[in-house]
Amino acid sequence: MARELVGAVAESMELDRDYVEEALELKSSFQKFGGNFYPPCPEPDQTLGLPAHNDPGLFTILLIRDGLPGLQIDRQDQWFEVNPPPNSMIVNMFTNGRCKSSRHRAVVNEERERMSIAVGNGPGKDVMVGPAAPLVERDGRTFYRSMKYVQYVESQLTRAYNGMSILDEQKI
Ligand SMILES: O=C(O)CCC(=O)C(=O)O
Ligand SMILES: [Fe+2]
Repeated sequence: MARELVGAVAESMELDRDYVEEALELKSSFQKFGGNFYPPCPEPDQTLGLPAHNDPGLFTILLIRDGLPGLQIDRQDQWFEVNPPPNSMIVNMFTNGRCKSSRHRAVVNEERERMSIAVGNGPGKDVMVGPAAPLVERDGRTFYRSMKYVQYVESQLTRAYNGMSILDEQKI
């Protein structure tokens, strides 16, 4: 499914599907499966379930148990609640900034525990991820540095959140 979605986005940018399949090594693509459990919190205003971040993969498929609210998306420095059903998010590196990845976070609530499962669909783990060459040519410049995908995921999982996403740090 993720391959189909990536292919469709590629075509919408007049990129060749075969080029994208090969450049991202989608045949051996790397999936990250994460379970989130947010217990009820007596002071939900004092904390976050998950701090603001951008998901590292090409698409995240997010399943939210019971469709409970909690996911919020940043639009021009304002947080908006996202109502389930599931949402997909795209990183903007490969598209040289055309598709914007959504910065998002999860908040907690006083009454009920909340659970979600995020399946991040990436390219192959050793692929150097950066803007697609034909798009860089079209734009006359690259807007992001390239980075090995596995390092990108690892640095997102292990770093302390400083308000900046790795995506921000890769911007030129
Ligand atoms: O629990 C949620 O709604 C968000 C989870 C999320 O953003 C993530 O796992 O990357
Ligand atoms: Fe996320």
